[in-house]
Amino acid sequence: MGEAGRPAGRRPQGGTGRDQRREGSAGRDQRREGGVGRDQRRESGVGRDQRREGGPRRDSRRRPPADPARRAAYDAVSAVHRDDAYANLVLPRLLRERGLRGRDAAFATELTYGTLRLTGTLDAIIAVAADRDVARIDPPVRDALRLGTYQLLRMRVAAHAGASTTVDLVRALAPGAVGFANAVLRRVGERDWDGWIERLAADADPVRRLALAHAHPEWIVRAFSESLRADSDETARALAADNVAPPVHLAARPGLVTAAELAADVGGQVGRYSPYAVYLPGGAPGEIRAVREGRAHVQDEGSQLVAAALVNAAVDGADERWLDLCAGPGGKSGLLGALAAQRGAALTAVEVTPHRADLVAAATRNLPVTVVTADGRDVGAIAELPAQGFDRVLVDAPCTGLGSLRRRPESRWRRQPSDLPPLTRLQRELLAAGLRAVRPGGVVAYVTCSPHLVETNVGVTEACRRSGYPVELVDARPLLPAGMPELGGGPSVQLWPHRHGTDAMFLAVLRRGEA
Ligand SMILES: C[S@@+](CC[C@H](N)C(=O)[O-])C[C@H]1O[C@@H](n2cnc3c(N)ncnc32)[C@H](O)[C@@H]1O
Repeated sequence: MGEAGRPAGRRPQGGTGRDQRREGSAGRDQRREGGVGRDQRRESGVGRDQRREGGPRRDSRRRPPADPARRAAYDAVSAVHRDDAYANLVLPRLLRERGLRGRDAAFATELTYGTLRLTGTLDAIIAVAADRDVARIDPPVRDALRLGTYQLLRMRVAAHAGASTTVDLVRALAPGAVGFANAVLRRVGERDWDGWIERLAADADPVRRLALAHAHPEWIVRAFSESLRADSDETARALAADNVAPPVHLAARPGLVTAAELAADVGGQVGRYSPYAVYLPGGAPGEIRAVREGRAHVQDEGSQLVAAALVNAAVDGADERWLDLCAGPGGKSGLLGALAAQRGAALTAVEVTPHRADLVAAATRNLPVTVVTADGRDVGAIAELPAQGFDRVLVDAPCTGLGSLRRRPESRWRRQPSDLPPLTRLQRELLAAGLRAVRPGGVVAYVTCSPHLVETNVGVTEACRRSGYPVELVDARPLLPAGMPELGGGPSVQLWPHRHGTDAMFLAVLRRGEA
């Protein structure tokens, strides 16, 4: 890539600085330019930087090609913003199609995911530097500036390279905005990241300050803070953990391969807590033989722990009929199916969306699992889902996914507080259905990948209150591996990335009493 290492936050050099000294403001620069920037052609510094770095001389009036890694990052980020694409689907495809590997692929990945994670704070910085709301910047230029700002403030990219390659990109996308982009980046580079946070958060309340510093929407900061009993230091650690890409976790399917065998096979590390977990050092999990052969699957360690907790709970009497009421795409069904095979039980896996039901079927091939494409709320209304027909039930309810933001770079900005009411209604209906499905004395594990209280303890309390029969909340902590730290005061458990290195999975275990 040609970037020398440098401390984050040095200002861009070359023509960006000259432009700025003369013009004074990014807004003025853009208003003045209108078409292809005269200044840009004459003295943007892009050509100069490139010559200094030993790059080919070129006619500065011709459109320079953006470098392939940065172009891939731009195309991924703009697909996310323009087409609602998912970065973790679109970027690997772009890298593959364009033959980007090794350092280039790693650079494009860091730039794409980092830019998407920090979008809200990058936008706040750009708005000040551009002296206008980012909504008033053309989307392609806005995305290029986000990528440029991320490189200047958060990556060890030489400032002139970060700025000049961004200007190259803008020249290719919107030639009329070159001078504007130059000036905005110069102003961005006047401070480092911490300096910008201080500037932006000068008069902010504590929630806004955390939101800016860790790049989360304020409503999510509030939700984390409420779940962490308003401990602002710990809330900051929880938010910071969302900005660190986690390793891929594999689950070694019990009875088919041990975690130690799998770790040795893939050069990974046995997990800290789940007896099935292996941390993968890198590479494509789909290429691992044990995964291809159905002896292991990709699954966050927290998801493994909560699925296994259901099986660890005591039930009196028969223990043969297990139910996964929200099964797609089949991660927990895969683990429960392998455990069921060891214990002589059988699992019914329910999923309402047909294509996700197909994924469950593929994930549970050769296991004692029957996949039913149905609405889980139809317990008692369809033959496959008899009321009181199951000994153990998992309700892994659809949720906001605020517990796995570290894995989905764009999702924190996509989710809205208005997503909560329909989701919480569905969660309560599905938990009520799970309680109808379990026989007296049997257990239900209610799981969400969210620490938001209305999706966790509030929802559980409400569903139990409305169920119409006695429900005992079981202490979930002893159902997790001995010695796991920081599980709270029970009976439910909230896992956290910053505490446990897992997604923020919530687990409540309920035992149904006699009617
Ligand atoms: C959190 S995901 C489950 C993840 C899954 N247990 C796993 O480990 O792979 C929730 C799933 O519930 C499904 N779902 C949503 N509404 C449903 C309903 N009414 N009945 C059954 N499944 C539903 C969604 O399509 C989604 O696949």
